[in-house]
Amino acid sequence: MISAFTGQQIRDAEQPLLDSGEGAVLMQRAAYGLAQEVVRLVKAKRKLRGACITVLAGKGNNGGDGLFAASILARRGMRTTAVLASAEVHTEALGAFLAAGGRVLRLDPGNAEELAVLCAGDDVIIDALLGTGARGGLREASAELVASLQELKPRCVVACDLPSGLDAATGEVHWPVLEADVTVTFGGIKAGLMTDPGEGCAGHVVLVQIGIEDSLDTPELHRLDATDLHALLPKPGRRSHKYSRGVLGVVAGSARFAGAAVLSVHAAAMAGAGMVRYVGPESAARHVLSRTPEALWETDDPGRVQAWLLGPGVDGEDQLGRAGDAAQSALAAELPVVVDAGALSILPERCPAHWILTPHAGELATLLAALPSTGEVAVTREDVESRPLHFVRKAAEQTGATVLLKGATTLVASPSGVVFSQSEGTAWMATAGSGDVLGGILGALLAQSEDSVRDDDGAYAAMGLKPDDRWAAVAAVAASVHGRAGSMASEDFNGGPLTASAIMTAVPHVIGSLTAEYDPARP
Ligand SMILES: NC(=O)C1=CN([C@@H]2O[C@H](COP(=O)(O)OP(=O)(O)OC[C@H]3O[C@@H](n4cnc5c(N)ncnc54)[C@H](O)[C@@H]3O)[C@@H](O)[C@H]2O)[C@@H](O)CC1
Ligand SMILES: [K+]
Repeated sequence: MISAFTGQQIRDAEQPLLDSGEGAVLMQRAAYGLAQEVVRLVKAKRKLRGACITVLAGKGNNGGDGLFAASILARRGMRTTAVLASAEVHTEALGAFLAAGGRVLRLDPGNAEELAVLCAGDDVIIDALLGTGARGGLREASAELVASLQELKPRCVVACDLPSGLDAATGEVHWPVLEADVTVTFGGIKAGLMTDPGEGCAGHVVLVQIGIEDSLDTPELHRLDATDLHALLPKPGRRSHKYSRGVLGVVAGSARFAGAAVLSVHAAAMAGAGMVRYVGPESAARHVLSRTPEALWETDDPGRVQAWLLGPGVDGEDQLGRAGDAAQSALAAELPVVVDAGALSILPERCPAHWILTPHAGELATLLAALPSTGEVAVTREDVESRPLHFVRKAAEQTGATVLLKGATTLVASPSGVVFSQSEGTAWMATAGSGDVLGGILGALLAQSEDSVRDDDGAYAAMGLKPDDRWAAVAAVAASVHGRAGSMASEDFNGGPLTASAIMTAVPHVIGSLTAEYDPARP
C-alpha cells in the first residue's frame, strides 16, 4: 500500500532529527535524490555536459534543497542558473552553488517575464520556490514568473518536494502553479500529490527516502497497489458455485436510460459476480438480456441477493420505487449497497458504512446541499472539484456511508475518515457510461466479498483496517480495476479514445492479471 502524509506530519517526523542537529544531513539526502532524478531525465534525452538547468529558489529550505541539488549538477558539467526569488535564501546552499560555478540571477518586480523567456528553453527547470512551509500560493514577482513560464510551456519541470503553490495536506492549488513533469518528494509522499487538483499538477511522483520514514504518523491517504489488489480481489475456489460466488441485485436503467442498465449489469458479470438479477421495466430488460443473457430479469422482489447496485440511469416513479424497495430490504438484511446517480436522492437519514455512495463532483454537491447538518453553505460542483478531499470526508461523516467520489483521481472515504485515493485511469475514461461500469464492478465485488469482509478477513486485517473502514478498501479496489481497465482498453487503441463498453471488455483481463498466482518455480 502506498501512503501519503500531510506536510505537518512530515515536519513532525523530521523534528527529532532537526533537534539533534541532523537538519543539514536531511537536506543533503533530499538534494542528492533530487539531483539524481534530474540526471536521469537529462540522460534520457542528451549528454549531461552542457545541459542547461535553472533552479527557481525561494527563501526557505525548499530553495535550499534546490540550490544544493543544482550545485551537484553544476559539478557534473551542467550549465546551472539559479533564479533567486528572495533577497535572502539558504546561505550554505547558495554558497555551495556559487562554489560549484553556478550563475545567479535575481528576480525583481520588473524582470519576471524576461527571466521566464531566458529559462523556458532549458533542459530542466527545478521549481524550488515553496515547499511544505508555504502559506498560500506564490506572490508578486514569483507568481508572475511562474505564470509566464507556464505559458511558454517549458520542456521539463521538476518540482522540488511539491509544485510550489500546492497545499501539501489537501491538494488544493493556489494558482499560478508551474505544472511539473516529475515531482521529487522527500521523506514521505505528500497527500496533496495524491488528490486533485494537486495530483494533476505533480506529474510522475518520485519518493526519496531521507531517514524519517519510521517516525511517520498514521497516513492521511492510502493508495492500493497491484500487490494489495492481488490480496484483496475475490477468487473462486473448487467448491464455489454461482450462489456462493455472490449474487448481485441491480436496479438500474429505465425506459429512457436503458443503456445504463445494460452497462452496469454486463460490467458486474464481467467483474465476476456469480449471478446478476436485474430489476426493472421490460423495455430495459430486453436490452439487458440481449447483451447479457446470463442475467436474470425480475420485475419486483428478486429473492436472495448478497449485495445491491441501485441507481445508474434510474428515472421515473416506478423504477425509483423499485430502488426504494430494494434499499429498504437491504437495510433490513444488512446487505451492502452501491448507491449511484438516480438513487442518491433516496438515501435514508443515516446510512451504514456498508452502503457505498458513488457520486461525481456535481452529485456530491447536490448531496451535501440536501443534508440537514453539513454546516456547508451552498456547496457547488466547483467547490467539490477544488477541495475534493475535504468534501468526500465531510459526506462520509455526515451520511454514515462510505463515499466514493469519482474523478481523474477517485477518492473513497470511510465514515471514520480513512481515505483511499486511486488514479490508474486515463482522461479518455470521462465518457458516457463509464460510471455505470464502475457501479457494476463495485457491485460485483461487494456481492463476492460480503462474507469475507464481514468475517474479519485476513487481507483487510493485515492492512490494519477496522471493519467499517474495509468497505472503503473494497471501493478502492473497484476504482483501481476500473481505471486499469480503461487504461488497458485505451492502450489497445494506441492511447486513443474509448467507450464504456471497451472499459468493460478489459475488466476480466485486468482481474485475471492481478489475481494470477506468481510462481517463481514455474518455467
Ligand atoms: N525540515 C527539514 O529538515 C527538511 C526540509 N526539507 C525541505 O524544506 C521544505 C520546508 O522548508 P521550510 O519550512 O523552510 O518551508 P519553505 O521552503 O516552503 O519556505 C517557507 C518560507 O517561505 C515563506 N513563505 C511562506 N509562504 C510563502 C508564500 N506564499 N510566498 C512567499 N513566501 C512564503 C516563509 O516565511 C518561510 O520563510 C520542504 O518542502 C523540503 O523541501 C528537506 O530539505 C528535507 C529536510
Ligand atoms: K517546490
